[in-house]
Amino acid sequence: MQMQAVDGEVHADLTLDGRMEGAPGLAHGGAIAAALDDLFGGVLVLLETPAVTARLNVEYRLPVPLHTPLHLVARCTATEGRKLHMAGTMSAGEAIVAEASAMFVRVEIAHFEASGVPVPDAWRSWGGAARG
Ligand SMILES: CCCCCCCCCCCCCC(=O)SCCNC(=O)CCNC(=O)[C@H](O)C(C)(C)COP(=O)(O)OP(=O)(O)OC[C@H]1O[C@@H](n2cnc3c(N)ncnc32)[C@H](O)[C@@H]1OP(=O)(O)O
Repeated sequence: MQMQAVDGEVHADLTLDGRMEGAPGLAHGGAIAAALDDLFGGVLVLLETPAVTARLNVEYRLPVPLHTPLHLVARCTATEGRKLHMAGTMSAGEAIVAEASAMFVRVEIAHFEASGVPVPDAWRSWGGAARG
């Protein structure tokens, strides 16, 4: 998913296809949640801090049709020590089809390195859990 930073928010355009189908012709709720969670990951890039999703809440307001352009927006609404509070929306035209809030927790780079797969070099210059 291509993301753009706009005034402290992260924006993305997305069209879901048959691979993300739940009920016939409609997007699976898990795909909607994954897209919003991924967008919150983009907010971490703006904040230049590694963190992981600790809690994700999605309000599904309207069925989300496949093959229809969707617009997503996310931002960090508050920080509280290691906790980052996020909020985001997914819209189809003028209608908000889903809203999400999440709590991320800042972690050290070692959290990701534990998988054994190298992390991008850029991440190393960023703050970790110790950052206020
Ligand atoms: C390109 C650049 C990207 C840069 C970004 C890099 C990231 C990219 C990746 C993008 C990823 C994209 C997204 C993904 O896919 S992230 C993948 C999905 N998420 C995970 O795998 C996370 C798994 N969980 C953990 O690793 C640990 O549980 C974490 C690290 C979250 C906390 O374990 P840790 O031992 O470190 O800390 P702590 O337990 O002392 O908790 C600390 C504080 O947080 C509070 N708390 C914790 N959990 C919850 C909860 N569920 N509800 C409410 N509160 C919770 C807790 O009470 C405490 O608060 P307080 O007592 O201090 O007040």
